[in-house]
Amino acid sequence: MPTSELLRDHPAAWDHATRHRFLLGVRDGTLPAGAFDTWLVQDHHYVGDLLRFQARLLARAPRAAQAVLAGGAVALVEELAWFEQLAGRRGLVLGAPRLPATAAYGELLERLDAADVPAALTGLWAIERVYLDAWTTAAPGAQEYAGYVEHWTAPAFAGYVDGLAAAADALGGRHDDVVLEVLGAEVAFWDTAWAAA
Ligand SMILES: Cc1ncc(CO)c(N)n1
Repeated sequence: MPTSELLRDHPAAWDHATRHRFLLGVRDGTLPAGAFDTWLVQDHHYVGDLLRFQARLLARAPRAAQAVLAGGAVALVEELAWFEQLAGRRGLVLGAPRLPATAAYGELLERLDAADVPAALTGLWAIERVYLDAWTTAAPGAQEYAGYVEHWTAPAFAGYVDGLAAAADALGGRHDDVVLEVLGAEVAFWDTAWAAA
């Protein structure tokens, strides 16, 4: 199973991306003021970029991968609406410019858009698996963050990540370079939100 080997063979890189101090700060409540809001605004940009990549991947995916990709695309549209509601409540300015790590991650998604389907699908699996594991590290989260952590660790999301793994495994190939690039982009994304606070 390529995806389980990709997890097994790069433990330090996965750890680095899923045990970031941003997440430990969410867990114990010591996250610097402003870091969370900065992160939310940047992630709203990111989810828009991810949806564009995913919609194109759906268009070129084999028949067996269509359902999981289509379901995920709908979830991303809902996630954008959720961010927009949050923005109203928290006074976020969603139109703020992309920070460099957000722009760089967007460029990685463009490269994956140009890659073949097995590599792109493995990349998408890594994107979602690292995100699930990261928020699981932060769980249950300090009181002010617990609702968010619950949203990003929901059983339905874990099921989606398993579905992406099965779809990627069915296509074969390991694509270690893609996974390591995704993990590096995740670390840079957390770093940026932390540093901007
Ligand atoms: C930075 C980042 N990585 C992954 C996901 C998963 O959707 C996300 N929303 N944001």
